[in-house]
Amino acid sequence: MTIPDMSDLYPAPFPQDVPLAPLQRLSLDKLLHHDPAEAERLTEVCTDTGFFYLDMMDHPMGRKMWEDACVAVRSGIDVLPRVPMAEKKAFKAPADIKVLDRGYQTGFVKPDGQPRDSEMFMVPAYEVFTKTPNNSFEPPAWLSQHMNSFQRAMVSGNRVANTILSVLEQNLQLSAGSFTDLHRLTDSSGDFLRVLRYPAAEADDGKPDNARFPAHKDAVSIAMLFTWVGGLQIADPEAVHQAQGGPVPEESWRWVQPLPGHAIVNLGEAMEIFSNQVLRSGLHRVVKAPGPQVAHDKYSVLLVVRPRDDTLMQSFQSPVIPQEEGEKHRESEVMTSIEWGNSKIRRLQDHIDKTFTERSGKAFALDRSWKQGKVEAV
Ligand SMILES: O=C(O)CCC(=O)C(=O)O
Ligand SMILES: [Fe+2]
Repeated sequence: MTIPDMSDLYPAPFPQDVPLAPLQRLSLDKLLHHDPAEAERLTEVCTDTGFFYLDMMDHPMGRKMWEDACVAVRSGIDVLPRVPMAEKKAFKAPADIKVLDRGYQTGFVKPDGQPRDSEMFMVPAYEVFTKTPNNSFEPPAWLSQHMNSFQRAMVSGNRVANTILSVLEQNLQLSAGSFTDLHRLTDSSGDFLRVLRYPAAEADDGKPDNARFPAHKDAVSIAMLFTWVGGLQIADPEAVHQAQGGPVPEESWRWVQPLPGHAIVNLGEAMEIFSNQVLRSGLHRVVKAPGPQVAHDKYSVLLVVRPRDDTLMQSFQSPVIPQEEGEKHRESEVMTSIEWGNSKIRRLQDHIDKTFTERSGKAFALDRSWKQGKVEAV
């Protein structure tokens, strides 16, 4: 299978002397055909690291998604470095709406108006596919000519995510549709497409402020990442377990090498909740690109699916899912998907603000208009 020319997206080689995360490569074609051995491998990785490479080139649906991701990233390359910061920042998530599924975000901005560590924008899936009077998403002018490419990528992403969810529900002995019915493109949910840019940096100095995107687990069901330059790292799950919610030791971070034609897929924390921790979500972060790649901008396209807004965030009943303790999870205490997403994102953003404050020695809070909305304090 030939892969279209993408040499512009791979500006320098990924170094061969860095410790790599031991990720399995799974086949989309085999998963689509519910190949029993591949379904077993998927379940194994999802109960271990929760991260895997998905070979997109062995099925037309995957090839289309890969091509859509390449078009989407080129849209990001076209707009992000040249649109003035004030214009980008004007793309805000309105208050009291969904959880960080739209808008532009950046951290520290340098005097030349360029972000120092990272910047990203999100486009919401539901609103671009379902126009109703109460739901009137309008992209900013600088994104409007790229909306078709984003829409195509979101359709592909939803299909691929549902392929994975369908295998997982079967392997967890749940009835068909248990997961997939919660992730339809046409239902209101916090699904989005994100384009990220991490500007080129000075050489890697090994200091903690190498961090570009702090350690986190995704507040989603499935995240599919397309990226061409290194920087993504996954923590060894054993070290995460030992750290008991605290920071994991530096030496337990492993690099993920971007592979042409492959998505880097990871389960989000929603899947841990639905399976009462049988399925696992992996802790990851982004640091400065390794070796010679550090001198180049890194871009990523992230496509995520989240459970429908009204989904109760609790575990499913199945012979292979251990029961939750009854008292802990009375119906009235269970959050809906939208409440849960809000609380997760708010916690992560508060953590980012705290880190910025510690680093810069003065109070710092990034501009986040959505915080004024219906977000519950956690
Ligand atoms: O850009 C990357 O490599 C990872 C981004 C990420 O983890 C996220 O957006 O949640
Ligand atoms: Fe992430």
